[in-house]
Amino acid sequence: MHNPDSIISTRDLEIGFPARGRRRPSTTTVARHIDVSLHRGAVVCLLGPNGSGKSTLIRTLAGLHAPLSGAIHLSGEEIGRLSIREISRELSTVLTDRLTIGNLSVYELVAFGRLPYTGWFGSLDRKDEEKVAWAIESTGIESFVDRDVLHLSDGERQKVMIARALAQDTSAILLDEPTAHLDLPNRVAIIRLLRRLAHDTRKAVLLSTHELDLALKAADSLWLIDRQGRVVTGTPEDLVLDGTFEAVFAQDSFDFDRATGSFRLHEPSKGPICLHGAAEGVFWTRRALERSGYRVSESDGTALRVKVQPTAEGFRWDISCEEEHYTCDSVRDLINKLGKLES
Ligand SMILES: Nc1ncnc2c1ncn2[C@@H]1O[C@H](COP(=O)(O)OP(=O)(O)OP(=O)(O)O)[C@@H](O)[C@H]1O
Repeated sequence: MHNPDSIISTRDLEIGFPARGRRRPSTTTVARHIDVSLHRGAVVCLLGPNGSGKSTLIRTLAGLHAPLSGAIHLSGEEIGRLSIREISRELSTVLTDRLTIGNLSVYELVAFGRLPYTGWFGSLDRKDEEKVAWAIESTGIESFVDRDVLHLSDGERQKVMIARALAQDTSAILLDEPTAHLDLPNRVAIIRLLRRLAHDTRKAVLLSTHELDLALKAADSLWLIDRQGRVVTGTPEDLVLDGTFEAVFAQDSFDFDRATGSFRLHEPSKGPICLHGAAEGVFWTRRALERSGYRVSESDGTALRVKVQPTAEGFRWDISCEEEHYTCDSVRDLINKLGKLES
């Protein structure tokens, strides 16, 4: 039975590249046994290490790349039975391919999003123009709509391609690394926009990204592809708490800290230090201590303790080391003092 909330679903899907003569003498399987479902109103982030198959999966789900085996259904219909026009009314894509056509304005490119409704020779009616105007405004690209698409920065081009997909007004939007070239404010704006679209207009959004932190915060659900080509799905918090998230990205000397939801950059070689006190001050002090090589804990059984205390001017750091006590008035001062105590 087809679930009306499911826009794209797969059954025992195998993705990859078939054998092709002498250049590729045997079939390359990228991932197999994929059973996933993309639902209306949800933002799903597709994550996995480099080369794990994110782009291949997105292209396969979009009908741009043939599956090796298994089935893909788009709104209940087997995708292979649908025409390109039928697919493009249900599903829009933002891929990483570079633009090669010139002599085309940003406005014209965004208006291409209306092709599934107008055809190549049709003109935009009022509804089409409204959709294009809305897509341009939502992505904040009004200031360069007349520019040639070949004269855009990477970040501008990325927003234009997202605008084109929005103008297409489909039930599902699949985006391959849509935030790769965007600065932080633009990244946040695009993610907020995609979340708003999913939740207000019940669209389904699937985006691949390498920004694990952003995905953990923004996704209703994650699809994780590991190095062995297995796909695991779930809510971000469940996948973190049961260790799956960490296992997919684990590499030597690179581990995930469940307490902070981020990857540790630094190998601790000093400490431990018990850090406690005002939450905001503790958060930033912990970063500085870890960067300086300390193992930081919240448990009491350590000889060295640092308490972060709020003051009228900001914060103060009280160090207790066995019977001795010191006070520091900045993080830099604290790190210097700890260095002297260590030596
Ligand atoms: N045309 C091709 N023929 C054979 N193998 C390919 C082809 N294109 C990609 N691959 C391989 O398929 C695997 C998956 O590639 P894909 O680009 O889907 O990974 P990805 O997760 O998107 O990677 P990244 O995070 O680096 O962008 C890689 O090992 C890649 O080398």
